[in-house]
Amino acid sequence: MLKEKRYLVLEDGTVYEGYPFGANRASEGELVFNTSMTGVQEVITDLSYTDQIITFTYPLTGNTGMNIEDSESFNPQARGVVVREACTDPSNFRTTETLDAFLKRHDIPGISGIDTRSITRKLRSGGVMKAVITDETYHEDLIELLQNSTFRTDQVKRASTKTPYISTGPGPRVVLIDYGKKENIVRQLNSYGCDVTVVPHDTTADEIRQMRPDGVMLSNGPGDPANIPDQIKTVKALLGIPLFGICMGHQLLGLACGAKTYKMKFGHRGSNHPVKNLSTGKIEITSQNHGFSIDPDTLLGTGLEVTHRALNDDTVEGMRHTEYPAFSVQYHPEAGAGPHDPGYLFNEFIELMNIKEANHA
Ligand SMILES: NC(=O)CC[C@H](N)C(=O)O
Repeated sequence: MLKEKRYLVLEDGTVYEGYPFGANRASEGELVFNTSMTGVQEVITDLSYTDQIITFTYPLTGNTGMNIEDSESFNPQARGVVVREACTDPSNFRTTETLDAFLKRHDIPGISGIDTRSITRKLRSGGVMKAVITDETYHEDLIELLQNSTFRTDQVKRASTKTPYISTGPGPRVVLIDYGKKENIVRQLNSYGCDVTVVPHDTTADEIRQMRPDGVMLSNGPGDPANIPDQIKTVKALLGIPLFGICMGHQLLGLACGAKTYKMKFGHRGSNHPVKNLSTGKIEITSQNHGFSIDPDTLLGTGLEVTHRALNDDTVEGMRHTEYPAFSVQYHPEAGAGPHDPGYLFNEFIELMNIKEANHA
């Protein structure tokens, strides 16, 4: 019997032919590539991929299966998964289901049998682009439809928690603003003893101040950070409280202080991105997932200084405020999945909260 076909159609007219797995439906999104060799579950469940189709460059996907512990969210919003080979027979003591079953359960379509490295070369030279996964044989109309379609801008609203909740710990007390957070940020804060109150993206600065937190964590999240001006104002109004921003949180801190962000050509998505810590001179290997970046030429007069730079392309990877207790990184210090090199940043956040506390005493 002939195997069923599925197609991946790109905005520039390229058509890849492959095989269906995961959910049985068509889906459109921004096509991006991730170079991680591990952490497929963490990547797919990272809400920063909301409305994106993820291409995995590593040729075998899902060979350790999916489990009940590693998800970064419980309602993943990726629009599709593109792989060379989707393993149907995973082997790991924690495995509870295959990648195919997981994607079916979350209504995310997949396409296998694709030369994912060719897609990567295309995106690297042309930049990320819109794409559609479909079972229909492709036709010209589809490309035209794709070219004329526009992306939604409400990703943060869809990804954030709707109600606040607490993940307890002995202290310090941290309010985590959820723009589409990775669960590992909560787990990491808890592992450092923090008492974490997760609040929706649109919680006001007054509401947060009334909670009297020792520090505020600004989470990662999907979409263009410039799309959420109210949240940028909130971050500005919170300056003075110890702040730690991760990825989207880093970009929001920059925007709140008057810097600008720009869309990168193909972004950074993978778990082996080298970053230089400018104070120690040390290189950290980091996990990353972002398509926007802080424009260093707009930092003058913002009070922010660059603390970390990407070794691959020299983009801004970390900042610190020279007046307020606030710092941020563009990469993912909470790992999940990825290297633990940047774990020291959680210690720095705790220290910042302790100094502030001592000054108040
Ligand atoms: N992981 C993130 O927080 C990503 C931030 C933002 N959505 C970007 O793509 O740059």
